[in-house]
Amino acid sequence: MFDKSTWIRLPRNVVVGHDVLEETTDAVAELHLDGQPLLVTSPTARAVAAERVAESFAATGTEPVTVVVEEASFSAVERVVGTARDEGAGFLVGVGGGKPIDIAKMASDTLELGFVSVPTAASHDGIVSGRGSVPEGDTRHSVAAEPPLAVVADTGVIADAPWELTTAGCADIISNYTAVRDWQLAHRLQNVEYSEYAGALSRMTAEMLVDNADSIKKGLEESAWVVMKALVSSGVAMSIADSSRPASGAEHLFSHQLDRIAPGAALHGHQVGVGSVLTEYLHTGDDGRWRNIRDALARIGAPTTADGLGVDDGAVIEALTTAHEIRDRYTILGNGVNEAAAHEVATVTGVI
Ligand SMILES: NC(=O)C1=CN([C@@H]2O[C@H](COP(=O)(O)OP(=O)(O)OC[C@H]3O[C@@H](n4cnc5c(N)ncnc54)[C@H](OP(=O)(O)O)[C@@H]3O)[C@@H](O)[C@H]2O)C=CC1
Ligand SMILES: O=C(CO)COP(=O)(O)O
Ligand SMILES: [Zn+2]
Repeated sequence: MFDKSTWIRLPRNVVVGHDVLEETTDAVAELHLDGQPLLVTSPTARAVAAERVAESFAATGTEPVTVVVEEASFSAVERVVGTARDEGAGFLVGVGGGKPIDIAKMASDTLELGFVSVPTAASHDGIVSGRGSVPEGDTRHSVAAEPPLAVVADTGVIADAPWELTTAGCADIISNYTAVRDWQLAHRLQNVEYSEYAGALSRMTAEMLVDNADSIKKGLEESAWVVMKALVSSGVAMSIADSSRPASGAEHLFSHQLDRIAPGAALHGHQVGVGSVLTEYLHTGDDGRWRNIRDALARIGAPTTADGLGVDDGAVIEALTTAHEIRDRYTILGNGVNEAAAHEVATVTGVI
């Protein structure tokens, strides 16, 4: 008997364009969501977008409550859950970068309430995904979370954000190349379930972004549009897989370790991009393919070196030699890269 079943949860409304922030209320009304919205945002995102979203809801007669979070942590999720219960919220709206969106989608999952994603930066591909990413002690969890019912991405707001946030989003997409390699390796060596559709979509998203690199330019609002669509597509790949595997391999483990070793030094996307240069070398050796990753990052203006990330060489070596410990996810790092090998890969690729 055929006994497999699968749930693929995707957003119903994806609204991308100039000045669409005020259409959040329409996107929500169209979903027949009831009750008071709870806005989950972060300090800058509140000023540049969440206040406008709150005013739009107020104009329709539903005064939202706003919670400001400053970090991705389980305690921040609990705080949001508590406020939502106290206020009797009907649904949650995450407004900001990857951190407030992750917290809002995880809180929505606990509360069993609808979630709407309002990205203010094209900095990460968690905008659509049904996963949350949270550090806890020495580990980094990829947690099941509520995928958004709707996404509202205002390209005007996103284009006004610092340019490095957009280059970080591009690098998060470019890292899909190595994430998919790791996933395929885990499939071959560890019988990890692999989805051809999710793997192909993830890699194709990276290819399209690299092919369109020339239209991704500072000061061009169209860039926000191009990158946002790629981020949505990458998130869809994660939803199809019901895992972050299509977009997170060893390069992400490296980045998560850097977050612990050098907190706040660089953006998530920039760290995974440099991680991808290193892990492409580990996968393919010195046949030049790692240069394709490095050159794609460089064309977009994303960092390719430790210096560019603002971390010292020792941090890169420490992150690379300990990255395999952070999560039970089989990758090219296997049981670990020793210090001499880490030096070799980081030097040959020019990362240090
Ligand atoms: N769940 C998933 O599938 C995924 C999750 N992630 C997670 O997302 C996080 C990384 O996302 P990232 O967006 O870099 O992190 P943040 O949410 O921390 O945002 C990065 C910075 O951008 C600022 N910012 C956001 N929007 C604007 C704007 N319009 N103008 C000016 N500044 C702005 C934020 O300021 P402020 O905080 O003051 O508002 C913050 O300083 C990580 O925690 C990562 O693990 C990444 C990819 C996938
Ligand atoms: O950042 C991600 C995909 O880009 C997902 O993060 P995780 O590594 O926590 O699964
Ligand atoms: Zn990522």
